[in-house]
Amino acid sequence: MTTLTQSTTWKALQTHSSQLPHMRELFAQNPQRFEQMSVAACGLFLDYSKNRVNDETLKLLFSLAKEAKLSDKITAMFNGDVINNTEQRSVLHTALRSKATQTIIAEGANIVPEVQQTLAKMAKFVGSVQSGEWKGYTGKAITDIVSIGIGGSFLGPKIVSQALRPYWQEGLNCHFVANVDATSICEKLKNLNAETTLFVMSSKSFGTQETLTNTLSAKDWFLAQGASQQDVAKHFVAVTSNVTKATEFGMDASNIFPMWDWVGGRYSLWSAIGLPIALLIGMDNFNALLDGAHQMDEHFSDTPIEQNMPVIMAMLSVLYGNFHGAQAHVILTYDHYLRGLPAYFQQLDMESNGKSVTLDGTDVDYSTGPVIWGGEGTNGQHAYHQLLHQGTALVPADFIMPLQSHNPLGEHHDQLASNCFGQTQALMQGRTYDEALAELSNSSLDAAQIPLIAKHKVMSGNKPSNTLLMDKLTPTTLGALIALYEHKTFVQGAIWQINSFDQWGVELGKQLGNDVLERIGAKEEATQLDSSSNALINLYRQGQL
Ligand SMILES: O=P(O)(O)OC[C@H]1O[C@](O)(CO)[C@@H](O)[C@@H]1O
Repeated sequence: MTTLTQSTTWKALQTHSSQLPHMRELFAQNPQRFEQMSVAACGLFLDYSKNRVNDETLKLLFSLAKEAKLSDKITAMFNGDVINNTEQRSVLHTALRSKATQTIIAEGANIVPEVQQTLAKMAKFVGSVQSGEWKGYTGKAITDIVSIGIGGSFLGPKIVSQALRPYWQEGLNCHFVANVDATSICEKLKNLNAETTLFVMSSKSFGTQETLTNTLSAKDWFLAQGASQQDVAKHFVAVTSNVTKATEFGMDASNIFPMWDWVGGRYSLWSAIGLPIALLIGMDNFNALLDGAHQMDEHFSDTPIEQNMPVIMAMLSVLYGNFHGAQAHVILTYDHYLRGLPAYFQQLDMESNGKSVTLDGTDVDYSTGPVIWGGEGTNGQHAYHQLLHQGTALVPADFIMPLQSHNPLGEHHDQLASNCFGQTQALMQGRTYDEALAELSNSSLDAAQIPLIAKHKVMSGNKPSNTLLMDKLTPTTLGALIALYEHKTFVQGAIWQINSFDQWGVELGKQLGNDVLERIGAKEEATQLDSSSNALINLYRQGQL
């Protein structure tokens, strides 16, 4: 048993959460519920009133946070303490969006100057590509960027670029290649012109198989289009913390943008890994993105936990995962530009908090990170929302919506908003048997059928949701939104006493993948592994069934 599950507060939460009335009743009891359970920060507004909480629940959740010494842990992260204990690293993505005047020490040195130098290098490069001053090997300006990277070196740039489409420079386009499946790169290259294409290779380690293979194929394609080896420097740049390996690979030293060990891959879009974003939206907008995240950093580090947006969201997730048996959490973005955000938050949360031992190696005896999934509204309403309303699994939901659309058109946004709010209402209140009967009593249904159909129309309700609003989706509000979820993830990890910043499970996949690759290329049949793995490798070697 861990001390966490033995604590008085934990046990009190177990008892208390099973006794709380239905949310319908909670709303009826307290007309001030919305005012009391909503908070604004950094251009974001969170309504968390549609959750299974009352004052007592919140008090207990905040006590749990205090007992976990959350404030000290937040300070330790911002101060650059080595909180990633299995990799002996500081966790300082917050330094990437700090102010130039700040001093942040990692491994004995102030890292802010090198962050600023890299931003300046990015600004110079972005300016020259956007202005057309940077020329390809035949003297033409760049029109297309191909970003090659995977995991954190892919999803952040892709999702943020997609979200900030209204801010793209005219005449520039970006294509993302992550998967080692040749189809991905072949399909992307089909319509591109080597003379006007710039490849940005992003790999923190400069050792990731998929990214190296895709970069080599991109280079082969580039040379096959008529370019020569000396033209490569005009068309290939790299972002990495392993400058030596990048130079050995053949990258021109002046085309390498550095990043650092103290930035985790899934927290790295704020570093030069964000170069494809900056190339599309320009450096002013990229700086606005950083500024939005910085505002959220300040809110997170300076606000009492009771009004602290990331802490509130994290503690609500702890409530459902540890005291209501929820194993999943859904992110529903009511904005087409934010359609990729669930996948981004999925990587952020699941790679961070998919852990089973505490920092000191003790097996946990409680649930840690849930399955994160989601999609864009209203599309999901015509698909998986059915399970949210009437399924047996409890899936807390986050609804995210800007109040203003970038594309105001007729009644579209009113309809979008009414669907968003209507869903949160339906999840919360549900529909009783009597209400279903009453609705059906005026229908043309056979009277004998009505009780059966009414039974099928019952929705228990009491399904929790948060609603997150912003005026408009801008670089600043997006920066704040992403930082909000980063900090939410951190807080959950702090409560569960796990390391949210390593990913040994993913590393095992890489290791075994390399081992299998050797066996595929070997002269002899595979015989050393389990019978399934041997047979699959041998079948693959045959090339047909
Ligand atoms: O940037 P790199 O070193 O190529 O790694 C890519 C990704 O691989 C991972 O280690 C696991 O997929 C991520 O954490 C990282 O973002």
